[in-house]
Amino acid sequence: MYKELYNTSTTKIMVLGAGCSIVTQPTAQASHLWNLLQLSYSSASPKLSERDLFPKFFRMFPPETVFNVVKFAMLHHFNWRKVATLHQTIELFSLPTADFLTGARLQGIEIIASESFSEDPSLQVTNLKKQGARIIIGNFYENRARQVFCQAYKDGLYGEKYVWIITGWYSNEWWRVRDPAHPHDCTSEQMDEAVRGYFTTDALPLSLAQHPGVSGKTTEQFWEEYNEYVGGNPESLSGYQEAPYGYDSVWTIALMLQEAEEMLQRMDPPKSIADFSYDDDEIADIFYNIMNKTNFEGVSGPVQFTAAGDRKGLMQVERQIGNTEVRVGIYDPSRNPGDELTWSQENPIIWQGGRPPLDSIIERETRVNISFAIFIVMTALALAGIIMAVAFLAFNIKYRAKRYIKMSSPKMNNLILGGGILAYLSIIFPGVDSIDIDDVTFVWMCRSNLWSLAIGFSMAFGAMFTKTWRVHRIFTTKTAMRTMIKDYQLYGVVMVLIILDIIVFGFREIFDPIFLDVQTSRQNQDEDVVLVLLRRTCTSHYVVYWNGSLLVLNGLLLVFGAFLAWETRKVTVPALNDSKYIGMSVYNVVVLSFVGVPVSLVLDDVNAHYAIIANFVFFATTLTLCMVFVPKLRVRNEVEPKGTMFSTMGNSHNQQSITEPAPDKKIRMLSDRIENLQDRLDKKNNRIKELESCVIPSSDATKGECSSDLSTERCEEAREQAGPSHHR
Ligand SMILES: NCCCC(=O)O
Repeated sequence: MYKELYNTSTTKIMVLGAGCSIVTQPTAQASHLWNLLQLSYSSASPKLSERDLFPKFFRMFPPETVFNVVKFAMLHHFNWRKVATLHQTIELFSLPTADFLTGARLQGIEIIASESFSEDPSLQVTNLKKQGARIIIGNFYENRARQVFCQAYKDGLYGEKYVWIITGWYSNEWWRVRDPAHPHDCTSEQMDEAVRGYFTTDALPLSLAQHPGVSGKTTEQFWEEYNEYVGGNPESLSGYQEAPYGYDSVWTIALMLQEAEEMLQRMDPPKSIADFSYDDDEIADIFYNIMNKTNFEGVSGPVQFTAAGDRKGLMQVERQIGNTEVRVGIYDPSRNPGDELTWSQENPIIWQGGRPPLDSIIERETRVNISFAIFIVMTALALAGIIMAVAFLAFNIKYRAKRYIKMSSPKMNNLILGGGILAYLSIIFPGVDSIDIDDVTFVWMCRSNLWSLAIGFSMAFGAMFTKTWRVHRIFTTKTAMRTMIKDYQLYGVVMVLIILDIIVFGFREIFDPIFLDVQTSRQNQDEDVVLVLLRRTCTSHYVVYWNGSLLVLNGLLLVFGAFLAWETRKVTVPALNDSKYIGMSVYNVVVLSFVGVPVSLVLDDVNAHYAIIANFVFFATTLTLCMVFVPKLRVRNEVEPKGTMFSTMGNSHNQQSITEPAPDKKIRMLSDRIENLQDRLDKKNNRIKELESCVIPSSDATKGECSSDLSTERCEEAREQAGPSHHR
């Protein structure tokens, strides 16, 4: 087809055009095969700069790529360090975008998103919004630009927080044009809103010089003449911005041909441009060389070409205001580096938000610590608990000789109190975070919390359950062996539990040590600032398994305790029987754990998390200690009963209980009788003790083997005195 065009009618000597790159590229790739120079007045595709593909091509318009320097100058000026790009996938736009991305990387500008489209851009625009883009470099034709801005409107990607920098050669009021081939469903008002304040980068279309150029006209005179020629209002014409380039293109060709003609005329024999034919390399080369050296003052400014045939010249930044674009800056590449962009004094930029928008949402990292007030409250409660535990301890020691206290295993009670104090301390350790301790100390606080709570639990409940176990043994063992469980044995059991804890935690420290884990969550402070909340926690790689095994071990201990409490529920000797209170303690701990553990796992709020766990530990510990020790406080006011007080299990045949002293006479009589019976019982007990001394350490009481410190005769004597009831 091109061939036909060139071969029809007269021989062409040069090609002018086209306007759009998609037409220029294929024609310029062919025209040089006919030795024809081609000059485009407005094609912008960077591809056209490739001399091997387009050897005889020139253009009056710079390639789109050159505007990247203007964009970078803008980004630096407004301190925009994070940008996004959106481009249409044709060479005219993908090449400058690729060049921009390379330049951005070199200049340390972060590309937070780079989207491209060939047809409908909606999805890509939405993606930009999702990526948090604020400064967007757009490269697309105006028919796609309308779809882009319509979607931007729908996504809220417009307004004072956003900056769009697009190409500057669209038609006047392009966003109001309706193009059935590229439809969108936004109203004109919505489009007005969406495009408000966009920036463009472009070649400077009209020279700033006041003096006449090569045409003998000033720029002003040219524009008036053009205005008159098109019948007024040239901005209303599509492509009006290209008019100066078209005018200067014609002048370029004319000047080149004039100079070529003069050169050809001077040849021997003289030649003329009229002699040009498609295989005339000599004349074609003359045209090319003269074209390369073009240098004149056009209405669009100085006209010169680079070695690639591209226009050299000034560039501009324009901003959309109302119905039009207003020049707000001029970029002169010949000026000192960093000083190329001059902002207009006449048209200062008025920002919708009063200042240039930020390039991205600011992420402000904030460490979330436990509130100091909550820490103080919980520490006060924990200290009150510790004081109470110490008071119980003092009481327990002071009245340890009293029968009631003595029979309630005071040493084991002391262990319960020790465990309670450790549990109270465990409340304080995590709260130290509120005074902003360093990470190492934080991990130590986690460790202290875990160790004190676990050991405190084993100590308190271990002691409580083992002493109940002793009561259980006394009332379930029908042999003389029932007195065999000593305090040191109970201590031993508790120590085993504590050592188990130490082994488990020690193994954990060696094989899976706890470390600091910083969890992040985001919270919008305002449209520009997002708070990144940093919450410190302690964890380890297999934390689930460790916590699980700890829960299982302690759960088993609680089940054992509940079993003992149930078994000893009918023992009616108050000093021995803690079963009701132990049962309640187990119940408290289980309920609080069942509520507290899941709640603490799902709660993100650091204060709520701490407060719930700390309160649960406080209440579980306090209720346990109070239930074990408050009933014992009455011992101070009680009349010390004489003799031993035993009661058997509820299903025993000889069940007894202690009657409280009463002031009236009848009661006094009964008390006297009890005292009398008590004396008799004491005597019997003494004999029993002697007999027991005889059977220890035999495992078979019926054999009546004597221990080493009693003679056989004394044993026999004791048996005689005790009567037949002791011969089982
Ligand atoms: N100056 C407008 C360029 C358009 C294009 O190269 O297709």
